[in-house]
Amino acid sequence: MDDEIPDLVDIGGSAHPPDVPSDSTPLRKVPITIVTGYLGAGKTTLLNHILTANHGKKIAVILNAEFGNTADIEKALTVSQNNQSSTEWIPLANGCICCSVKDSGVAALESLVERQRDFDYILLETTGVADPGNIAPMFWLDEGLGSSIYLDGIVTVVDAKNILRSLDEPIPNELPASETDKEAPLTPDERHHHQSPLLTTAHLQISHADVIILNKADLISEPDLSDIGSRIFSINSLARLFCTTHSRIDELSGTVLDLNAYSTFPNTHSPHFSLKGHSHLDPTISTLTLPLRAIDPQELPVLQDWLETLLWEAEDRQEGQLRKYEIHRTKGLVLITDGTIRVVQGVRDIFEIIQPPTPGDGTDDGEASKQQGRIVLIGRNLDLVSGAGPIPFTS
Ligand SMILES: Nc1nc2c(ncn2[C@@H]2O[C@H](COP(=O)(O)OP(=O)(O)OP(=O)(O)O)[C@@H](O)[C@H]2O)c(=O)[nH]1
Ligand SMILES: [Zn+2]
Repeated sequence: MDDEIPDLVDIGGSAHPPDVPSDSTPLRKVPITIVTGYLGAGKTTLLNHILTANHGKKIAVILNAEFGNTADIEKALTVSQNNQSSTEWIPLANGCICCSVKDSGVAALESLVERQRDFDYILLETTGVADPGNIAPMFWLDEGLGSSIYLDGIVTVVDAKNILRSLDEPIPNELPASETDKEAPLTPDERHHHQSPLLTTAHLQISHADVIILNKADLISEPDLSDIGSRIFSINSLARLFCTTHSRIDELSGTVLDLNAYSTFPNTHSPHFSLKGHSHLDPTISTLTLPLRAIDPQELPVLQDWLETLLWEAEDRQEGQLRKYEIHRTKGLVLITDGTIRVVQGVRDIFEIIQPPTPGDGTDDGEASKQQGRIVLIGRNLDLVSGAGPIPFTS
């Protein structure tokens, strides 16, 4: 819809939610994990697994109903603790939290938290055809306004049996809204765009994920599973990847819960999957890693400027005729010469450079000193990124 084109918003200066519990903080922000994935991939199975696992948390679960626009729909909210759950109905302004007018979904969740503060985690299952690219900015934009919730991470459940077909042979109504909602005839450039490898919903769900659960491992052979893992890894090398049967993950904290995916840099070492030659590369979306040398604190504005050019130019070109590259997700670990670090977090054109909250060093495993500074980009046609100007601070 025309009126939903997001404005460019620079929230670079805003503070990130503290995830360190503090007695002096009157209202602790409640983390929310978004669980997405194609129809039937195993999202509800994952939520049920989490609800019955022993994590000591009191979790509120919202199962999103069908993709649709029914106004004033109510959602079943299940609150579960120690294997005891109760269900109540909460009103949500719009049928689908992902496609609802920006912020109203977040507002509904905030009012939920304010009315009922006796849970400490929210899990939200999105419909099978949602574009998670809309979700994170929704939470981000709200953050500066003193939100009572924060986005902990996006978990994408992938159906191992069907994922390759979803990536390779999209049927028209599987396309994300941005591809199908166009009413005007295609321009020559758009026609050209449509001849390039198709961007499917599966691509979007994988490219925006912080954690990918490759589920239904029981239905395919080991070698096939390994191939699929490598293909997914080629799309998003930043996400943690787990193979599961019935979405079963033994240790939940740090794997699907408590990720702090928007305030830390992940340890991306993936022992199980690697890019074994070019055969596993995805033609549509890939991950590009730019190594960074340690930079002086005074050089940070240069990095900020470069990221603006990189992310906003790409967006400009998309609005104009020339569609060159597209960046869906940006994460960066910036080592500063004074020994501190910064973390870069971006979704599409919105990004921020943050100094991670103490304690901790900004990485999810507390090992920044052992890591190389780098900017990691996930998107399309990333070989064209250098066209946005010289990349500063490359090591
Ligand atoms: N064989 C097999 N079946 C599974 C596995 N995980 C889930 N299923 C089954 O797959 C079906 C769909 O699982 P759900 O958890 O409902 O999937 P979902 O992603 O929530 O589905 P929607 O809400 O319809 O999008 C159910 O019948 C599950 O029992 C698995 O690892 N292996
Ligand atoms: Zn479900």
